[in-house]
Amino acid sequence: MTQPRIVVAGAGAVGCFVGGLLAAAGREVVLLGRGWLRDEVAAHGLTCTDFSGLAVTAAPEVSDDPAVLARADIVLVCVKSGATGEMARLIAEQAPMQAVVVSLQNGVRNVDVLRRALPGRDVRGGMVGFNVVGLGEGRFHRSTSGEIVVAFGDGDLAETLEAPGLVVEEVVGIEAVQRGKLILNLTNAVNALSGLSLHDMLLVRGWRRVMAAQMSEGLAVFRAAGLEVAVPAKAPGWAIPWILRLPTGLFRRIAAPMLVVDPQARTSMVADLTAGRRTEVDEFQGEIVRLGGVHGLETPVNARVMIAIGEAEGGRNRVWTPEDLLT
Ligand SMILES: NC(=O)C1=CN([C@@H]2O[C@H](COP(=O)(O)OP(=O)(O)OC[C@H]3O[C@@H](n4cnc5c(N)ncnc54)[C@H](OP(=O)(O)O)[C@@H]3O)[C@@H](O)[C@H]2O)C=CC1
Ligand SMILES: CC(C)(CO)C(=O)C(=O)O
Repeated sequence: MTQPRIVVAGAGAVGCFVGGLLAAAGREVVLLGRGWLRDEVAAHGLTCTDFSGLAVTAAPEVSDDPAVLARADIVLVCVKSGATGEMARLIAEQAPMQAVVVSLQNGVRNVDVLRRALPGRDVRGGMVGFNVVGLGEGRFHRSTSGEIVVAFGDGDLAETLEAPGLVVEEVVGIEAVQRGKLILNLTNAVNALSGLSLHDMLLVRGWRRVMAAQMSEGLAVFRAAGLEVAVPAKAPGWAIPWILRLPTGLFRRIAAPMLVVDPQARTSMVADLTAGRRTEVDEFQGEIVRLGGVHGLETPVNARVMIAIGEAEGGRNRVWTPEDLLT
């Protein structure tokens, strides 16, 4: 594919960062987002920064008109999971049949939702391994390290999506990687309930025990279901709960790379709760609880975290302690 046109379908934190780096590298990129994004970028331009000092500016086209999908060779789906159905409908109506549709979302069901609405099209899963926060005034900041992984297929998708600052790998078996990411995403809700930054939460053993308990339940459920899990982390998936349960002094020494995050970094679920939006807790904890039910496994910590986030979505500002969630 020579100079393909890339449309980011749902440009928020991830979409603007990825689209911004691609545009800065000279790719033809259109950001399909809401009116606020168009106004922000018109007023301030688009700036992508990261924890390592990367700083690029870009000037991609920004639109809130789904008709821009008609120009896509590649569609990067970057909406939250609850909006996938609606975005799939817009892609079906507007995008050319031959456009490759790539989900860069968390959760393990978005690709199925897209494929059901887009029969006969090349729809691929993906996984974004880093955290991005929107800082306002057209600024999007990557606050952790990590790569993008996309499903292997025809063409040279990974190469097309690579740019300075953006490492993209193509793999066979993206489903296992997405399940592994879901295990990590169980942290999103804990981070929101803790009220702390990711860095500070990781230094509290009680919150790490909640993270570990959820992950152990999740890994057990996938094992019982006979589903492979490839956790995108430096340590093997089975070892992460064990590392998280260590006393803080030892954890600091053994898990030093986990603590290399911006001091203010928070997971994407925090942004949803702050903005009063529906979160992806049903796609993360809900997935584990449902699959546990099918295979006769108890998942009490994931279930309690779901209740806690449900209350927060409903506007109840109860303060949860790790002990509330573990017992
Ligand atoms: N942020 C992060 O660090 C990471 C996020 N992810 C995953 O990536 C996905 C996207 O997350 P994130 O970027 O944080 O989400 P955001 O909410 O920041 O961005 C999605 C944007 O898409 C907009 N949108 C939704 N529907 C439409 C539509 N029909 N037309 C135009 N715009 C639309 C949303 O607007 P509105 O809110 O008004 O609907 C929102 O601005 C999620 O699955 C998330 O879990 C993965 C790795 C890291
Ligand atoms: C923080 C991270 C990278 C993992 O939980 C994430 O995926 C998110 O914020 O949604």
